Amino acid sequence: MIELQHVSKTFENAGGRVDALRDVSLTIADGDIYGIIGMSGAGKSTLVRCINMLERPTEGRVIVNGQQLDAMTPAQLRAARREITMIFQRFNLLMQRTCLQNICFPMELAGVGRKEAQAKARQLLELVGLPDKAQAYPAQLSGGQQQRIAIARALATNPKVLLCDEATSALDPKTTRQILELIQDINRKLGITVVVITHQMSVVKEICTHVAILDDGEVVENGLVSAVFSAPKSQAARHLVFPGGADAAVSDPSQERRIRLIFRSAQTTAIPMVARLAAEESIYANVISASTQKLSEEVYGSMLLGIPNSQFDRAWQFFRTIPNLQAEEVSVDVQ
Ligand SMILES: Nc1ncnc2c1ncn2[C@@H]1O[C@H](COP(=O)(O)OP(=O)(O)OP(=O)(O)O)[C@@H](O)[C@H]1O
Repeated sequence: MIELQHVSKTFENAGGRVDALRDVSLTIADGDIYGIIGMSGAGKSTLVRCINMLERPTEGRVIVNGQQLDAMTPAQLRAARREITMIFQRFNLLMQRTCLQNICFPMELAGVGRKEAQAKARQLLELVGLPDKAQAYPAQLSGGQQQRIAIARALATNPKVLLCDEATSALDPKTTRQILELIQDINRKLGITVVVITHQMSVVKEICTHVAILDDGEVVENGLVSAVFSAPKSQAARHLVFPGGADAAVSDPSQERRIRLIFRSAQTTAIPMVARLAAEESIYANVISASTQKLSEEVYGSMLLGIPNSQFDRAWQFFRTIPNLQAEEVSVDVQ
């Protein structure tokens, strides 16, 4: 388990003071794939670097598998870091070394004998699907293949936690999907806890079970991906889920109240809700935004409606009669 307790990080330099993380508390369960998503500058990299103490928090505690990292000696920390490895956007391979040597490198540092290290490295090359690239140099590989080698290297010390810092941001969509599949496969086969840092919602939707949304150094929302993305509450989450925003022109906030509907089954998504509201109740709702998405193998729909003030109570009663539908009133500035 990874626990961040009231973690803050402030950078102070000639340019001034930046509060990159503010009182962040998170718990990541063993074996989970946990996404941390946010806009550029939100503090994602700083947060992930605090998990392995590449960055020391200014305040707060970081506890990984029961060990409090921020209280460790340098030698203890080096040992702990073998269990918390990381992959990066730019792969960070040693260009003068072959792929096999790259994968052997962390084992060399840990004092593993050469033969044993090479045997393990070959197993890992198999696992990442590149058994024939042992003697190739990184420059001879595609970006996706280089990331596979970086993943193999990250697994060389039998880690319990894999941190992925924008690991697919430099890859095209197809390669991204293949690398995400590999990460998911590793999570399932080896039971490794994975923390995925990304600015792309598609990455979180594809593989994560839980997500935290980071905005200006703060966790503004966290929980199951399906719960957070189907009913985003914070401004930051709504920006991610509805990047285009709502069209203000379709709706006059002074004349109506807003209802967010969340559908959680294929049968409910198939009901022509707005048409029935008009036909059966003569209530003409504004559809401000609507989307369906597949999250964790289930179909979820979400619709934001503007309902004329005088008809709101009747519309509310109508929605309450429909099974598998969650309705909530939201404030008029919600998009
Ligand atoms: N070493 C540093 N010195 C000073 N400020 C820093 C340092 N590292 C990060 N920051 C600042 O902390 C804030 C958070 O940066 P961070 O890189 O963690 O964000 P991010 O969400 O990962 O952004 P991006 O997606 O653009 O990489 C930014 O304002 C950044 O300028």
